[in-house]
Amino acid sequence: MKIALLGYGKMGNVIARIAAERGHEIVLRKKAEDNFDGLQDADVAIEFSVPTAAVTNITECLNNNIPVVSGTTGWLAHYDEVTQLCETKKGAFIYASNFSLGVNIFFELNVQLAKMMSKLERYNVSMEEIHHTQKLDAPSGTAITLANDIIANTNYINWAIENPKETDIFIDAKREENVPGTHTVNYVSDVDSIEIKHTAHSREGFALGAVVAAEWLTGKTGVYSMKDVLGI
Ligand SMILES: NC(=O)C1=CN([C@@H]2O[C@H](COP(=O)(O)OP(=O)(O)OC[C@H]3O[C@@H](n4cnc5c(N)ncnc54)[C@H](O)[C@@H]3O)[C@@H](O)[C@H]2O)C=CC1
Ligand SMILES: O=C(O)C1=N[C@H](C(=O)O)C[C@H](O)C1
Repeated sequence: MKIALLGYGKMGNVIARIAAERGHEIVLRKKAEDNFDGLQDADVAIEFSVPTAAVTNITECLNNNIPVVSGTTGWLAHYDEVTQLCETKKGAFIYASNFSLGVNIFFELNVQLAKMMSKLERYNVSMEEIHHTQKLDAPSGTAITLANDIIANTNYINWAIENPKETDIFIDAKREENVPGTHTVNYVSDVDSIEIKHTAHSREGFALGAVVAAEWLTGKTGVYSMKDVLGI
């Protein structure tokens, strides 16, 4: 496949290497200052840029009939308009807050745990996410997915990164040097705690998942998720 990379930073570099190892050709490596020359030659685009650029990048792909996989976080206020454009243009689009297989299993575990814990009033849930200090958004997209899945299955109403109300899930967003991404969901009662945790050891898992998603998306139309890609 010919792949356009929209965003060529920490993730773009790892994706380029894994895509090459899987026999793909990179036809565009777009950074902030670059234009979209080369996008027309691509079979699929993989978009890992910055929150303020994601919607423009995805829109450019959909308007040019290029299937697009986006992993950029922090732009989801515009998700509905992007998926609407995808439907209108009969395009192909996948967004995931986290493309790694391990985290997608962790998402399923989180839903099952939330369903069980919803019946037990003596437990309070909170979350912690730790990422490298260059990260622009907080909380992480992954933490938001985890929180929304808990909210959908319990009496919690919202999430908050400071001054949580009783009906909010508190997310402690920490920034430490060189941490690829660690997420913990913690249920605490007076007598015990139950904790589930995912630790990324590198960016390889995110990047491989994005390339697999791009391979899967090519030739399809519609809006999909990693659940579709992984069949879980
Ligand atoms: N969904 C997932 O599995 C994962 C998502 N991410 C997300 O991916 C995004 C990128 O992460 P990193 O690569 O670590 O960031 P980074 O800061 O290392 O790279 C971002 C790149 O985007 C480029 N960029 C800025 N404006 C652009 C524009 N208008 N068009 C194209 N490129 C532009 C920058 O020049 C830079 O090369 C973040 O939002 C992060 O949260 C990161 C890891 C995994
Ligand atoms: O910015 C990152 O690095 C990461 N971002 C994603 C997120 O916001 O959840 C996924 C991963 O945790 C790494």
